[in-house]
Order: sequence, then structure tokens, then C-alpha cells
Amino acid sequence: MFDKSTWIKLPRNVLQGHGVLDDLSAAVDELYLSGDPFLVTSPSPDRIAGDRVRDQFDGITSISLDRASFESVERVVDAAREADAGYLIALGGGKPIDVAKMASDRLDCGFISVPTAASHDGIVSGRSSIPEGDTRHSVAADPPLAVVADTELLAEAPWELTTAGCADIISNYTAVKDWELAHRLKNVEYSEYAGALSQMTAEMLVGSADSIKPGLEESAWIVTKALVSSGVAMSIAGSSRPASGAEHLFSHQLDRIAPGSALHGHQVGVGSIMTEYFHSGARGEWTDIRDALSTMGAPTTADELGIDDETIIEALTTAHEIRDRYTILGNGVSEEAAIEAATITGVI
Ligand SMILES: NC(=O)C1=CN([C@@H]2O[C@H](COP(=O)(O)OP(=O)(O)OC[C@H]3O[C@@H](n4cnc5c(N)ncnc54)[C@H](O)[C@@H]3O)[C@@H](O)[C@H]2O)C=CC1
Ligand SMILES: O=C(CO)COP(=O)(O)O
Ligand SMILES: [Zn+2]
Repeated sequence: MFDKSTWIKLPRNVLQGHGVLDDLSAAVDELYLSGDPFLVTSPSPDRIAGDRVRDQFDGITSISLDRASFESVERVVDAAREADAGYLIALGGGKPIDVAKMASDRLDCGFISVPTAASHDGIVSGRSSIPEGDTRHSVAADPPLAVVADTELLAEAPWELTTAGCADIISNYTAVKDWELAHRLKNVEYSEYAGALSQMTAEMLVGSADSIKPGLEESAWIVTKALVSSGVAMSIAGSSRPASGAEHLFSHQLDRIAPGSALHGHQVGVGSIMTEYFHSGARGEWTDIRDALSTMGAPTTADELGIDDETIIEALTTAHEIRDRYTILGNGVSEEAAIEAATITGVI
């Protein structure tokens, strides 16, 4: 008897384009939402979205947060309950979107994802990445009811945020390789469709590299489409496996031992260079990943990340400990192997 079943949870609407945030109420009307919204934002929403935030959200109860933690989730749940919120609106980067995702799951009220930076592929995903003690991974959560991605706003965001989103997508190359390896060696369930979509998303983004330039709204359009596509791959898989392999373990370990050092996407990009070296060796495709990151203007070295060599090696040699997810790192790479990989790839 065939005993598999899975919900493939996707947002109902993804509204993307120039100035769409100027009429958020139209997007909300599309969803026939009832009750008052409760706003969860990155710090200083006025700085990140200018007067559009003021006009749209004037008088709405809100919380701004810069940490994705269970404490932040509890704060949002308590405050939204207090405000008798009908639904949540997450406005900002990946952290408020992840916290709102988990809080709306807890409140069973749904949320609208309003990214103000094309910096990560959690915009539509059904995952919420919240550290728990010494472990770190994303847990299942409902995807947003809708996404409102204002490409004018996204294009105005600091360029490093867009290059972080590009790097988060480029890291799908090694994430899929780790997933395939885990399938072959540990019989981990693998989805050909989610794997192919994730890899194709990275290939298409790298193929559009020449059109991805600072200040171009076309760039925001292209990168946001890729981030949405990567999030859909995670929804098809019912896990972050299509977009999170050893390079993410490395980044999560960096978040634990050197919090706030660099943007998530930048960390996973540099991690992807080194884990690709572990996959295919000195003559392997790690140069393709490094060159793609460099073309997009994303960091490719420890220096460019602003992280010292020792911390890079510590994160790489302990990355396997942060989560029970089989990757090319196996039960951990030796310090010598980590130093060789980081040196040959020019990361340190
Ligand atoms: N759940 C999922 O599927 C995924 C979750 N993530 C999570 O997302 C987070 C990474 O996302 P980030 O956006 O890098 O983090 P973030 O939410 O910390 O945002 C980075 C910075 O950009 C600022 N910012 C946002 N929009 C801005 C704008 N328009 N102008 C100026 N500054 C702006 C924020 O205030 C913050 O200081 C990590 O916690 C990661 O684990 C990443 C990928 C997938
Ligand atoms: O960052 C992510 C995908 O880009 C989510 O992955 P994790 O499950 O490792 O948190
Ligand atoms: Zn990521």
C-alpha cells in the first residue's frame, strides 16, 4: 500500500512589481482577510521602507525585532493576541519574516510577507529558521498567505542585501549535491522535482548575472523571482534540503560562534565555495561558484566576510555538529582538511 502523503503549501498570491507596496490594502482585499493586522518588522521600518510604511501602517500595532529567536516569537504571539490581531504582516528582512511565520503558525492566523530586501529565499518558503540552543535549523511553518514584493523598494535596498540573496541562491548548487549524496548514502528521501527546480533556479540566476546590477529595478525583479522559486522548491520537498546543505551548516555555526559577523547569504556563499571543493576536489567546480559570487559582487573570502581565518576553520570543522543532516562533511572534516580547502579556494 502506498503510504506517502504531503501538503505542498504555497502562498495564494505573489504580487511583485513597481510600487506595489503603495496599495497593500488591495493585496489584503484580494485575500478577504478579516480583523486588524499586526505588523512585525525589521528595526526602524521608516529607514527600510520610507514613508510608504508610515502611510500604509499608520496606527497599526507593531513590533520591530532584529533577532530570530523563540523569545521574539513569544513576544509577537503575546502582543498580537493582546491586539486581537486578525493576521500578521511581516515587513523587512528574513528574520521578521521567519518570526512572523512561526508566530502566525502558533496563532493560526496567517501572515503576509512583505520583503524589503531580496536577501534570502525564505520569502515564500514553508520553513522558519530559528536557533534553538546549540542547534539550528528551519522547522515546518505555514508559508505566507501572500507576498507583496515591491521591486522599487527592493532595488533601493543596500546592494549588499541583494548580493546576499544571490549568494543564498547560488548555494543551492551545493545544497542539492549534499541532498543527492544523503539520498545515495543514507537513503534520505529525495525529490527529483524539488532538486531540479532548486538547481535550475541557481543556473538561471547565474545565467542572468549580467543583468544584475546595483540600482536596477530589473535586477530586483530577477533576484526576487529566483528567491520565490527556491522557496517553492523547499515547499515541494517539505524541507529546506533543496536550499540548505553543508554550506548552511557552516553559516549556522558562524551565527553561533561569531553572531552578527556577516549576512546569511554572504556566509552561505563562502561556505558553498569550500563545500563544493569537498565535493569535487581541487580541479572541481568550486571556481564556478566563486566566480559566480564574485560576478554578483558577493564575498568570496574570509576577509570580505569580515571574519578571521581561525573562526572560519572552527566553523567548518564543527559545522556537522549543529544539526542532524547528512552532508559532504560527514562526521566532521579534520582541521588539516579544512585549512587545505579554505587555502586552496582562497577563502583564507
Ligand atoms: N525560513 C527560510 O526558508 C529561510 C530563512 N532565512 C533566514 O533569514 C535570515 C537572513 O535574512 P536577512 O534578510 O539577511 O536578515 P535580516 O532580517 O537580519 O536583515 C538583514 C538586515 O537588512 C536590513 N534591511 C532589510 N530591508 C532593508 C532595506 N530595504 N533597507 C535597508 N536595510 C534593510 C534589516 O534591518 C537587517 O539589519 C536568517 O536568519 C536566515 O536563517 C534565510 C533563508 C531561508
Ligand atoms: O537558509 C535556508 C535556505 O536558504 C533555510 O535553511 P535551514 O533549514 O538550514 O535554516
Ligand atoms: Zn539560506
